[in-house]
Amino acid sequence: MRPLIGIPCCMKAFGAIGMPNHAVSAHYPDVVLGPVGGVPVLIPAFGEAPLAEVLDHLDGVMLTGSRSNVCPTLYGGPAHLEGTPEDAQRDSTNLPLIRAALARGLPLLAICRGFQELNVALGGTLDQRIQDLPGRMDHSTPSDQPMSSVRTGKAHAVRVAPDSHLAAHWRGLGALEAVAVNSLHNQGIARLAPGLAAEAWAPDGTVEAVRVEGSRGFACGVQWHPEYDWREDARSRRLFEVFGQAAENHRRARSQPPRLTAAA
Ligand SMILES: N[C@@H](CCC(=O)NCCCC(=O)O)C(=O)O
Repeated sequence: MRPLIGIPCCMKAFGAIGMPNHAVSAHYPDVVLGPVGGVPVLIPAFGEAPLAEVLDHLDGVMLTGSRSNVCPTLYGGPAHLEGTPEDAQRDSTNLPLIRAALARGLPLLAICRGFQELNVALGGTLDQRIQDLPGRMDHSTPSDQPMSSVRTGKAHAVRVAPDSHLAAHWRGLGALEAVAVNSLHNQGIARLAPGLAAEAWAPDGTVEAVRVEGSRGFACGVQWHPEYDWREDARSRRLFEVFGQAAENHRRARSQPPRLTAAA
């Protein structure tokens, strides 16, 4: 038996008539079947109602990246620029899902948009185009960039806090002062949510990794995409392995028969 890893879907229009589909990029089931060591379970963007029935059967949740952006009304931000992609159904599913998963102590790994959702779900805010802010880098990679090696290749370094959980996960994998990561985002954390601890930063101060303080298990997020390079990057692979071990521990605990207490 392997741990069941929930992967919430985006709502995406496909085909000639733009039929709405619940969808995830193949990178995410692939990495779950790979270094995570679990079985991927796609969660439709069906809103909050059925979440409890689903989460009770899962051993972890992985929140994916996506070109769409968290709706600004969910964090009191200004309206997006015209044409900025949004996904209200994903928002209405993932924000309550994050809170419910954390309340259950489900291991949670949040990637890029998922990292931003984690911050908003816990009460934080986002900047929408950090490249337009003074002193900030351009963290985006044009989605029409034809060369995958450019789109998903290493783009900048992050500094990892030596006392962070991420540093502990990466023990033995080299120095933490300048770890190269890819970068495919326009948005970023503006106000860090209460209960989140920043663990890594880009050279311009952009928060690039967080952990949920006081979580009952593994619960962290990264702004970059380790799912794009885990086959050749030991740190990316290790992050998924640690998440997978936490999910396996959850599966074993879930499969234990309930402890009978002595009759009063
Ligand atoms: N839309 C948000 C989050 C960015 C994100 O998740 N990017 C992944 C894009 C997938 C791809 O193009 O390969 C933002 O722009 O900050």
